[in-house]
Amino acid sequence: MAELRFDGRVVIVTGAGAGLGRAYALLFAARGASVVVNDLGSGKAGDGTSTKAADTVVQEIKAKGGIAAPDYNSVVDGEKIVQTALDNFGRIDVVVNNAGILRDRSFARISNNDWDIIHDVHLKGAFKVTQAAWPHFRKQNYGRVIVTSSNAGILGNFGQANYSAAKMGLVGLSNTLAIEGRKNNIHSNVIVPTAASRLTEGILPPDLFNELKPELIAPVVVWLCHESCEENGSIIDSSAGYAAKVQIFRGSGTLLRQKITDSFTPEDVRDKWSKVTDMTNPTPSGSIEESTFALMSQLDLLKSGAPSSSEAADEFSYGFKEAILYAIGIGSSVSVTSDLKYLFESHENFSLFPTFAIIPATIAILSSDHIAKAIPNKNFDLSQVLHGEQYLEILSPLSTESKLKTELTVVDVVDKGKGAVVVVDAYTYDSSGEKVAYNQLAAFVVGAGNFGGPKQSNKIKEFQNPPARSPDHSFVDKTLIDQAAIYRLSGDLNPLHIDPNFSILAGHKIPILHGLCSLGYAVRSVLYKYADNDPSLFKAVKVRFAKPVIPGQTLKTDMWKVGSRIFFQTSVVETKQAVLTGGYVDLHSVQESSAKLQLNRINAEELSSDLVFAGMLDRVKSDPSLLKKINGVFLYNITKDGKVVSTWTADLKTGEIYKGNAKKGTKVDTTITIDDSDMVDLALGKLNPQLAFVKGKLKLKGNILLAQKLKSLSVEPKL
Ligand SMILES: CCCCCCC[C@@H](O)CC(=O)SCCNC(=O)CCNC(=O)[C@H](O)C(C)(C)COP(=O)(O)OP(=O)(O)OC[C@H]1O[C@@H](n2cnc3c(N)ncnc32)[C@H](O)[C@@H]1OP(=O)(O)O
Repeated sequence: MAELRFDGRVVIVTGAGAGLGRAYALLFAARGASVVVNDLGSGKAGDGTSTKAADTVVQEIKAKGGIAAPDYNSVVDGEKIVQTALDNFGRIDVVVNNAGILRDRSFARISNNDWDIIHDVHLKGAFKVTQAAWPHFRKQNYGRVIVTSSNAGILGNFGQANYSAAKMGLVGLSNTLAIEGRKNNIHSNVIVPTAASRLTEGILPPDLFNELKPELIAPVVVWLCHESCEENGSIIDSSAGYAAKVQIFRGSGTLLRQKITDSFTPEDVRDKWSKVTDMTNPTPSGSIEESTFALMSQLDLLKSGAPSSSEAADEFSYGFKEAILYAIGIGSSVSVTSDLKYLFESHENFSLFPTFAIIPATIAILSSDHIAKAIPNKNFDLSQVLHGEQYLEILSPLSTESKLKTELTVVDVVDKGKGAVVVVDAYTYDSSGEKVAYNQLAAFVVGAGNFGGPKQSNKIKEFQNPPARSPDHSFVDKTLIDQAAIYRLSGDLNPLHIDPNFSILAGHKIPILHGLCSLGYAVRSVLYKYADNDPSLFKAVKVRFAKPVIPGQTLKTDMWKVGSRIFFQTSVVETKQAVLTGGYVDLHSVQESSAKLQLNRINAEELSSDLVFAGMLDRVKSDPSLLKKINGVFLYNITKDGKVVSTWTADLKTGEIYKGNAKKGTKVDTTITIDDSDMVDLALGKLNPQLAFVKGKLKLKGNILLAQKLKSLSVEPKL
């Protein structure tokens, strides 16, 4: 491998008359650098001056064929040292701030002079020499800076308060130089050496002292100063042929208040102190930007309502605006005629898209601390929580406006090593107390595994792989760049989906789409293809979120029909990556009803060929939400001369036929087929409409909101 060379480069090493500085100077010179050997020639306490130390090292370098010039100035006169470099070699490329002295005293005995002289030599010296070189670095778009710190600074050391302070000051200086210099290819790093030198003689035990040869640190410094070294803004601890990066870490901490409007007391701090000081899950503190991002993400959490054990936002009211906003959030569009019913509140069949029923459960979870509490002995924040899997089952159709209440129960916590999966059951009730939806949400909490918990869950609804054949159908749909920005307005305000800083913290280059938004896309595809986009046919959905989706990506949903179950898998067209796997939608399908309501005898002649079932009543018009409550259909046998000879009710959920009303009537052993692929939307089971019959046509009194044409309807009861 090629030798690291410094030919043509000019290096200043301060305090290079002995010890570490000398070792650096010799090695730089041996690699072709022109070296300014700076040394004031003072003792270790900074007393006296002499040209001897610098001259000796220059001679040593020259004797080996190297290039060097002596400099005897104090580092406090940094510009003079840089001038020596310019006078002798015409440029400056590297500054190694190594000069230092000691004035050790216990803190109580440190005089102003002890304090000042230490700060002058270490801190001000590094400032002056580096600042004098800085304009040259910038002009030539190249420079390397080393400052010398000490474990006494980073860790503190008895009797060295002045020295510790200056040494830690140097870390701050280098960190800022690294940031300011970055755009001009100027790198600055800190070396934390433990070496046998004038400074450590008499302090370190003789055995150790003998092993800590400056020559065993010099290669680390020389590498850090090479043009091919990318390291910048780091602290490198090195001694005795060992080197390691030193970094400051931050614990995951905790919020001390719940909402942005809250204040908190010293007692709150006391009660949460163990969380404040918990270092179980630390992250490197990184750059000031990252630290600011961390703070901003905490603020985002506060704004969106931090997890709170006391008040879970389990109540959720919505009206037509929420219904429409959700539909837009999952990609419903007026460009699809049949989508208008989700987007226009005065549409004759205004409907709630069925997966809307996920929203109350999501909001309840996000505003509770169920997930946080479920993870044993782990601190984590929202940036680690990914939606892992979802199951939704509609237990009773939801209307387009309602007030709901959701109850959450953590049913399992699974240890996946890389993360913890928290499984939460959520039951949602309407204002009458009727159970309307069952959701099961599984959160994948990255980095919260390995707590010794079970590896599998028997509570989680299993996802299902599709049949081993080519998909029966595929549907392609593009998400908008702004899809997450829209979807979040339905209630999942997680900053992961909108705040670029937060998403970087969470490990994503840009904000990712809500899993539930992609799920909405997939369910739309299924309803378009297999349910004539009829929301009332939706029964349940299950899916695993296998990979994140980026807003703007195109989603392709492959579908397989097996009875009333539609298996699906969704992938991103641009990357060909599967993002939703193991998915299925269960439908209340016409096909399913046909199977149960088997035709006995077609008797179409008995009916008007253009028989129209039309509805609804004034009552329904004034409260369209009633329409969603319908779960049965009345069936009529009508003779050619216009008599209604019998009336039955078909329960669309069970497929059972009753004479009269489904609830009050007698179960009838008969078979009926609705011989049409269109849906029977006119389902009047609960509404007891007033019917009038006119010449082979059924009409409803009142205003017509909904009409469904049946091409043929045959009924033959076996009473
Ligand atoms: C309660 C609900 C949350 C609250 C409300 C929601 C808040 C929302 O704002 C949050 C969101 O919408 S986030 C966006 C949607 N989700 C995503 O994008 C996650 C995509 N998935 C992934 O990246 C990976 O699957 C990933 C990273 C999750 C796992 O991938 P890997 O680390 O590569 O894991 P892998 O090696 O494949 O598997 C390890 C074990 O974990 C199981 N597993 C994998 N993916 C899972 C997932 N998505 N859900 C549940 N379990 C999952 C694997 O089966 C495996 O277990 P085992 O070893 O037993 O087989």
